[in-house]
Amino acid sequence: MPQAPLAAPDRTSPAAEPAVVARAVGVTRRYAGHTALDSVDFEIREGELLGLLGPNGAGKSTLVNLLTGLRQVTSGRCELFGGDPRRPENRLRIGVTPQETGLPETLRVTEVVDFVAAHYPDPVDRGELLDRFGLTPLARRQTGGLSGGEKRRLAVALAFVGRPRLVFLDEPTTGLDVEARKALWDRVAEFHAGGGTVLLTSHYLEEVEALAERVVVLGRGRVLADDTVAAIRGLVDVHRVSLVAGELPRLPGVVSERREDGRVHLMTTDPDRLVRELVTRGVDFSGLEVRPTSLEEAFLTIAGS
Ligand SMILES: Nc1ncnc2c1ncn2[C@@H]1O[C@H](COP(=O)(O)OP(=O)(O)OP(=O)(O)O)[C@@H](O)[C@H]1O
Repeated sequence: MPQAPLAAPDRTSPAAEPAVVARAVGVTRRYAGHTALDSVDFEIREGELLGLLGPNGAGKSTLVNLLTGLRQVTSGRCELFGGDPRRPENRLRIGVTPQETGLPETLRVTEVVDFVAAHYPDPVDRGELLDRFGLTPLARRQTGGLSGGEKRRLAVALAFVGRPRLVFLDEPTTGLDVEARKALWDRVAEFHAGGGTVLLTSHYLEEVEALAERVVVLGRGRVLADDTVAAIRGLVDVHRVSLVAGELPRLPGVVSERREDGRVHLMTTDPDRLVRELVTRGVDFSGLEVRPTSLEEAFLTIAGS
């Protein structure tokens, strides 16, 4: 039997442009002289599933913490449902799974769900929530005895207890095995299909690709790209062509070139074309290696270019 949606979004004017539910305007956040976010403009529109992608230290959690009212901007402005993210009436409409969750160790899973549910006017039925997130067999267990993956699943489920309009999931699938990750993606997709809005942060393009429509890439505290998943895939689909060679001619499609330990490393979005060019132009090379870069390397390439 189909279950009722977890989300209860207000769509007051469906014909109009989707409303902006959360926004950062020229936001800078510094920590003791270190700039974690630098003049960031960012918005989440009603009903979208937005991926926030970036390497370690890019500023993703900082942005989530500012938009959910847990931290304050150094300069600029953050809004949640058009108001101050720190106001309880705005925070009641969101659900959050922070990157690190401290669950009270001696409470049972059911007690943690009840505790969180008590803060909301119309929480989801406990049994239904546990069922959806595959937590029913763990219901009587104390959270201190759960595995890392089980704790993570509970932490994500808690974001949905209050029937939020907007959920912030900060690296929700860290520590989950493939099956649990897929199951969680299905729950997030269901919430979105029911009209819910989602901001999902991740290191994994695969995860963002499976779920998101729009992707914002953060790097070193700045917005590097804001586009569709397909466009971002094109941007970060970078290969490393590495070889031993002398001076190289100008080659098409090379995003960056670096020499290290007698080898040249060329970053390119089209490695086949690059290798053909090397051969056609009669470049004398040896030790050719072509490999896909990690997302991390691709981000750093974009950030540096
Ligand atoms: N409370 C803090 N005190 C000092 N520096 C901080 C604090 N929180 C974050 N930072 C710094 O701000 C920068 C951005 O951190 P943030 O956690 O927002 O990045 P992130 O993109 O979420 O990274 P990750 O993917 O590793 O979680 C980092 O350089 C981090 O060290």
